[in-house]
Amino acid sequence: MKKKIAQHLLTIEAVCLQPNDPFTWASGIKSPIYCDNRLTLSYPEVRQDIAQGLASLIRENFKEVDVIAGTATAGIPHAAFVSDVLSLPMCYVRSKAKEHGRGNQIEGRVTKGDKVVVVEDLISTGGSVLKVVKALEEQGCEVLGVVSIFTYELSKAEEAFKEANVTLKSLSNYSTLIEVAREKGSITETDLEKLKEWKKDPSSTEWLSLV
Ligand SMILES: O=P(O)(O)OC[C@H]1O[C@H](OP(=O)(O)OP(=O)(O)O)[C@H](O)[C@@H]1O
Ligand SMILES: O=C(O)c1cc(=O)[nH]c(=O)[nH]1
Repeated sequence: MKKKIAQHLLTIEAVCLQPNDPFTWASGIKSPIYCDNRLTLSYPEVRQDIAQGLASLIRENFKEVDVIAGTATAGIPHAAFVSDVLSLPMCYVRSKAKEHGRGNQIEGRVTKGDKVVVVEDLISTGGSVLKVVKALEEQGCEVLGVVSIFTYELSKAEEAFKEANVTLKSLSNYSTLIEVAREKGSITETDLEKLKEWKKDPSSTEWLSLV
């Protein structure tokens, strides 16, 4: 499954490499790579494989789940597809409370004691999804874990999940993506070196000086 999802992401060109014009991530990290999982919505076969894969991860790891929660915004559609596969209630969680209307951060119904699994599209530092976990816990929910389409496997995220005592299960990851890109010949040796160097310390800009 890890390879299949990586293949999909490469085939639909969700993965962009720009070593000479780095992307700025939500966390502020400068990166040579960006994975735009939002594009998966435009490909029914891809989004169905993702929904089935995430549903399997939930069935295998979080059997007692009552509610699926999507993270705003990119996690929401995948949470909807998964909750449909599993015939479960769904809610979504904003990054902060709305400033008008009912002032909600969590939209949809959750009840104290509900066992929730959070669906996120992608994990970089994990900061966004761990805020969502906290918001759900503050409402009295028990968060069983997080599932995502992709993770960069950054040590910062691994430490943050450990610190928060939250389990993460992902359909694919950075090491698999790089391996598949290499096999497909869709990555040059120079870019590969930059991607490896960047991964050693993503908060540094050392990799930018590689030619
Ligand atoms: O693990 P992190 O360091 O928090 O980064 C990952 C988050 O960044 C992206 O969202 P973005 O903030 O771009 O917003 P969007 O979901 O509304 O597109 C992505 O969808 C994750 O939610
Ligand atoms: O960290 C991010 O903001 C981020 C990285 C990435 O590859 N894709 C994405 O949608 N967000």
